[in-house]
Amino acid sequence: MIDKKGILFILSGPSGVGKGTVRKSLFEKDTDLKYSISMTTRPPREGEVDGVDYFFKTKEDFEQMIADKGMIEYAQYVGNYYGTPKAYVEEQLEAGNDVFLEIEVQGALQVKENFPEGVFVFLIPPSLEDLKNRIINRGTETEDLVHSRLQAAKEEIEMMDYYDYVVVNDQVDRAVQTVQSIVKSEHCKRERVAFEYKKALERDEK
Ligand SMILES: Nc1nc2c(ncn2[C@@H]2O[C@H](COP(=O)(O)OP(=O)(O)O)[C@@H](O)[C@H]2O)c(=O)[nH]1
Ligand SMILES: Nc1ncnc2c1ncn2[C@@H]1O[C@H](COP(=O)(O)OP(=O)(O)O)[C@@H](O)[C@H]1O
Repeated sequence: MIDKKGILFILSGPSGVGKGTVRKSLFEKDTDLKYSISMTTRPPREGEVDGVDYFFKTKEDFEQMIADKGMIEYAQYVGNYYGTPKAYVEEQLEAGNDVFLEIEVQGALQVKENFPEGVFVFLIPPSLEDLKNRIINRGTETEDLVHSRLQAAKEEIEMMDYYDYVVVNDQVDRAVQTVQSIVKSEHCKRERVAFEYKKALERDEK
């Protein structure tokens, strides 16, 4: 059978590397990808909207979703839960649409277990110094949290080997273009497989 399902793309990398920035810029350009909105127990930051940036939930509601097996993956990150609701992703993939996740590293490893055919992209900063500056400049964390996010980042960067692609986020536009090229190239790969499959079928019929 030729697989008509959509492709699952996972963008991951350390906090502060620019995942959110790259994802937002990508979605301003590419309307074919479906973004899976994550669920979290962290409070909304100023300007964030429930159901747009995240589904903001209480700890009890989040734990209920886990118990109901409603999440593809979830992780505790700097004291809060973050996770990907299952239903939307499965519906979209089944309908042939590509789905895009922007998640941290522990969650990405869980997705790899359940969706090994997913395309895993790891975003890295040009340097750890750049990463530190980005987290500080964003101004959303206290000094303690900057430290714990940087500690987590050092461990996360070691997970790079598990990914299909590594993209350096030196300039946002360049990183977005690279991600777009990856999406195109993955489509070409699958079309090529489908073409070979069709040729093999025709040979068998002769
Ligand atoms: N595992 C997992 N991580 C997520 C999910 N959604 C967001 N994250 C990650 O959780 C981390 C913290 O997110 P957030 O508090 O919004 O801060 P920021 O992304 O660093 O601005 C980031 O690395 C996000 O990419 C999710 O659904 N699952
Ligand atoms: N290529 C880049 N060059 C310089 N600053 C960047 C770049 N990409 C993102 N930033 C900045 O770095 C900070 C962290 O980006 P963000 O998207 O919140 O990271 P993440 O979602 O990975 O935690 C933000 O202030 C953002 O404007």
